[in-house]
Amino acid sequence: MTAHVLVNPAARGGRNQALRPALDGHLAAVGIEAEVWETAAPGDAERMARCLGEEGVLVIVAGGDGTVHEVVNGLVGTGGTLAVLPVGTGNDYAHALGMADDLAEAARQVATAGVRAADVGRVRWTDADGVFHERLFANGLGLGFDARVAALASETKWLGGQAAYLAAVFRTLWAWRRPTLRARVRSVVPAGGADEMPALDVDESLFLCEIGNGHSAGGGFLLTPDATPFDGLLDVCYVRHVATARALRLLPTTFSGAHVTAPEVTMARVSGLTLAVEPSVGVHADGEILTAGAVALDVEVLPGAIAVVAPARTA
Ligand SMILES: Nc1ncnc2c1ncn2[C@@H]1O[C@H](COP(=O)(O)OP(=O)(O)OP(=O)(O)O)[C@@H](O)[C@H]1O
Repeated sequence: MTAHVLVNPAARGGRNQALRPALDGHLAAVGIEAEVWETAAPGDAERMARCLGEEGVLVIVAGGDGTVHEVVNGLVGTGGTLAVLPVGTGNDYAHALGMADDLAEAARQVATAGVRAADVGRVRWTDADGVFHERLFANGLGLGFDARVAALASETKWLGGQAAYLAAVFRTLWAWRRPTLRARVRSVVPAGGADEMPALDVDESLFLCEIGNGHSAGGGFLLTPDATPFDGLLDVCYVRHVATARALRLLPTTFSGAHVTAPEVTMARVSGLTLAVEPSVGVHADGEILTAGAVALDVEVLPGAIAVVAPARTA
């Protein structure tokens, strides 16, 4: 099997600079003949993925969710296939695909697992200057508290894994001084059916809103515990404004997904939704901060928009 590997040496707080010998060894051991490319700056992975995708090749991401985000934006619409080796900090999308944390095992999965059509999220918005934007997301989109955590996590990635995000959660809680963020969130195309969760129509102050294609964010917080990139839908977790003390009590319940029954939390499963928020509300896509100043966002799922290598045990 031949593949192109995009390595982000800056992922995991720069620790991926020393990744190459182990990576080369694990790929060779499972019979993957790899051409390895290293990114030199943010944005490179997207450009490289677009070029490689036009050749219809397998593109293996060796990085975290931010690198996956770039690659998905480059790859969708080309004939390329995506695989992910979880060598970032959070690795939530790799986990959503069912990839193992162990690099040798993940390389084996890439060599042996089948290719499936995975959903991709798309967000469109017009900023305060009237400029239109569009980004795709692989794992999730988050607003409010969530976006602040994603922004601060870049300063604590040296801690590694979920600890990096946990530190950012506490830093964000400590400084959280916005009592209310106005938000109206409506599902535009309810999934419908008696067994589905209800359509979403919330017009209340916002603490956070996570729109999950994958089941976790921030290295394992199960904000949308039942989400999967293979169901043609997006899961939504909307948390109304809560005081800091209550947020602290809710936090541990997100490790197991038990928060979904809390009175401040509304869950929904949708194929699209619109969000109207104050311009000051931060937004992240796969942990990457989007342009500030969005007042209206249209979010939609693109079912089966990307071919991914994924072990069969995912739903
Ligand atoms: N060569 C580079 N130098 C500096 N930054 C880079 C380079 N290549 C990519 N980047 C940027 O590095 C950032 C972090 O990458 P990534 O998200 O993959 O790793 P991570 O933050 O450790 O993992 P996770 O998002 O899973 O927590 C991304 O914003 C990406 O655009």
